[in-house]
Amino acid sequence: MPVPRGLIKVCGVRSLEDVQACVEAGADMIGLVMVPGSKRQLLEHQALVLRERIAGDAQVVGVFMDQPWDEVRRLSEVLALDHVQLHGSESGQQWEQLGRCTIRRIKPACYHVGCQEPTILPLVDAGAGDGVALDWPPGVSYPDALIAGGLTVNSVGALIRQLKPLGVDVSSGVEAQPGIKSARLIHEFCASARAAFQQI
Ligand SMILES: O=C(O)c1ccccc1NCC(=O)[C@H](O)[C@H](O)COP(=O)(O)O
Repeated sequence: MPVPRGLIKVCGVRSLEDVQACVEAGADMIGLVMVPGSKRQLLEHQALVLRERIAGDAQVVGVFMDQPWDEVRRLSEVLALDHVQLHGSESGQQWEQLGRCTIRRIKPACYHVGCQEPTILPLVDAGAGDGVALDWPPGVSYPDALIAGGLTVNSVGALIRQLKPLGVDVSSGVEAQPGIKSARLIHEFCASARAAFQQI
């Protein structure tokens, strides 16, 4: 089924207050980072609490990077994930058998419209939640992809108008300090993004 333009994903929530801010701000997708070593890593029991709070209020995305397939499959079932985000170099047919919608991180230089199967949502992102803003190539638009990488309240509107993406994904740009979300920034980011999507 085609995904409507204007998706807003907030990634790396770590508390019930973060979830509440995302839901109240109207985020469509909320990302739970399950990557060992990340400053935003959730343990299984922590992710379960947040997942239960999100319930039907937004889509739940589990973020993984180069982790064993069995572990990703088990967590996607336990957490009843709506989407599995594969942020590393996962390759091979077994990844198609997770039985979940997949978001796949694509490096900007590798993106072109239709670069993924229609069932996979591309996420064009140079980094991994490190907030580094990308110098987006001129003349390219991203109608079937989420864009990410250092988006902020101040940059998201202009980037949506320039790049015309399917959606946007933010983590560092809505944090008061590394790994700590700000409800105010979440609200401001979602409002800016929504306003810009209405203009394209
Ligand atoms: O957030 C992390 O720590 C992380 C670790 C490993 C893989 C992915 C990770 N995050 C992914 C995201 O937060 C988003 O999908 C996206 O990259 C936005 O990041 P940012 O540039 O910080 O806005």
